[in-house]
Amino acid sequence: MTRMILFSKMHGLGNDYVVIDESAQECIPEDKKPEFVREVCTRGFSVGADGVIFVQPASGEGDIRFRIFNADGSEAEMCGNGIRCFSKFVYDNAIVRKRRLEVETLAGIKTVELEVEDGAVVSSRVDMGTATFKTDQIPMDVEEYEFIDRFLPVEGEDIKLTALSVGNPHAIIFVDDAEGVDLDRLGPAIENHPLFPERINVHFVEVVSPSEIIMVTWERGAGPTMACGTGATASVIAGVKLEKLDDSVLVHLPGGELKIDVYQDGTELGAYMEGDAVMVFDGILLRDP
Ligand SMILES: N[C@@H](CCC[C@H](N)C(=O)O)C(=O)O
Repeated sequence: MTRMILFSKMHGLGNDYVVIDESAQECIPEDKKPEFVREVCTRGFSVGADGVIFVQPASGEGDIRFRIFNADGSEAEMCGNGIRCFSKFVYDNAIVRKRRLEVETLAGIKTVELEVEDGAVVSSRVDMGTATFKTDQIPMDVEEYEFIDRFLPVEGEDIKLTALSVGNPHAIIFVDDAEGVDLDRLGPAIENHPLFPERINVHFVEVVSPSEIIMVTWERGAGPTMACGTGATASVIAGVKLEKLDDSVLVHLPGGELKIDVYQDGTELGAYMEGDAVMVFDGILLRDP
């Protein structure tokens, strides 16, 4: 008998996701998830998306569990735009009706504060936690303890970049003209550089002023996307570390804007991310058993 898989199509600034509720019952067996995700994300032939988000029951530490898979079927630790879509989905569908959600992710618990109007989430603020610049935690195969504003040989060029993890790995390259970068050439070359054993998300960042940046992204496992919330967080934290940015920054992405507020936690830098999430449509995928 044909199975029906209910899903919602959502996006955060054009970074689009298929969201599937597995809070009551598993829809896609664990070992079939990567193949399912690759198929569903293929634009033109299926729903098409940058990735798939699964809503799963909490293990006990948080209110609910967030799983995020990239379009290539790889599982990521965290996703900034995805967690806002997830939180709206969870609240609006009354899976957990709390305005302060403790979300379990592979990058630890993330606290999401929801702004609600007429019973539906209109925007959210996520405590993205603290970043690490330690190369063994990014991870990066180099002897240096940190890789901050250092040159990486890429396709015959030396690219100055800063590597950090905000739960997932990011390479930040400050440039004079972000929109003029040859993203299709440099993005995959840096993503798959042998020094990044788990690959990396790549962001080109132009500083407009200490409180405003323009950012373009090549995502690990998804390629060029309209926005990246963890990338915006990592870019602003890198900019604060390098004393290029203030601690409150508006990030302009191809799909819209995010607000990032950096805080100090002991010796580390953390950040809040604020932005909206949009429900596009609900659908049903039909599958043979
Ligand atoms: N678009 C996301 C990040 C999704 C995961 C990323 N591609 C990775 O593999 O780490 C965001 O908004 O943060």
